[in-house]
Amino acid sequence: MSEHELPGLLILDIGGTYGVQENIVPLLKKHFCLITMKEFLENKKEMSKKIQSVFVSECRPTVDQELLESLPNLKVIGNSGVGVDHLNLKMISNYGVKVTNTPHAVADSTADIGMALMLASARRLVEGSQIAISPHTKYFAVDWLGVEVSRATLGIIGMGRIGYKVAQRARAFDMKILYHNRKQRRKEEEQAVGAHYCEKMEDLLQQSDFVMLVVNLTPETHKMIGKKELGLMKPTATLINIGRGALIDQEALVEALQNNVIRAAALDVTYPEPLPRDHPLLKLNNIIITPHIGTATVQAVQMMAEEAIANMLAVLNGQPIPSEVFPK
Ligand SMILES: O=CC(=O)O
Repeated sequence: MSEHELPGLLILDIGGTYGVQENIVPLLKKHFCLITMKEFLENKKEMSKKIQSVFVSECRPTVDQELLESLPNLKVIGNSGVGVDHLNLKMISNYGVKVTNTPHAVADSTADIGMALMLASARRLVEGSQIAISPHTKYFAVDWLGVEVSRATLGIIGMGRIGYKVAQRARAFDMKILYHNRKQRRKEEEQAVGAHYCEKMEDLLQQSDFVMLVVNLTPETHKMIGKKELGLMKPTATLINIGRGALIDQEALVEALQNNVIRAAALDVTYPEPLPRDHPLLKLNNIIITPHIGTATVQAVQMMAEEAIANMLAVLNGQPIPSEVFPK
């Protein structure tokens, strides 16, 4: 099949800040005729007929009503990543368009970032690095001691695929593992990693040395960690967020960190992203913030593309869809 006979796939761009990474372009081109947003806008009439799929990476392109209206042959939106809080699932399904995501491809790299943030915060790696490379500060660690991850208690909020991978890793550190799921207790996973289920999130918050958020953002989980929840945590505890920024009430977090209600926070996600340069979270020294890099590895990007392609082709070929996301 020539490139032009392949189904049209709308992408934002190739390369650049939000474009598709160059290394997955050959993979996408094997199955799709790639159409960038610029090409689409320049020749809407012809392109809109060709486009059957949209590949969403880094939340882009934005799939709004205007775009949906202008793509009459659109069948599927293949999200590269697991979180779909940037997509209006109800509106999209009203157009008869399916949405898919990539829960398998993201799991290891996101769990790794959770562990990396926990270790970096516990052992104050960022401060340590700054001290080591600065010309004349105290070099030795006596007055900025960290805390140990080994044998500490980790509370995982959201034991899904990623949460479970975190638990597997935490076992190697002899951590005591607690978890809380809002909907479903996971007995099999619980036994496999020796985790203890906390029916009430409050119990997990009170007992954990490290609390890790691995939850999807939905109206129910929006700001699930606020002043009250932070107040339940130990003053020596650390909050880690690898889910979505808006799971936490950031104003409450600033206050808690300023007043040492908790020891520290380590966030891979914030709202907005990036934070404005004068945001109070950026002025604290008991925080580590990374720029949403949970899936930013060569391997994860490749695997996400493969998983998204398999999903989109399944929709286009009328086959069972490996990872479809449904509106609630
Ligand atoms: O944030 C990353 C993802 O949703 O996969």
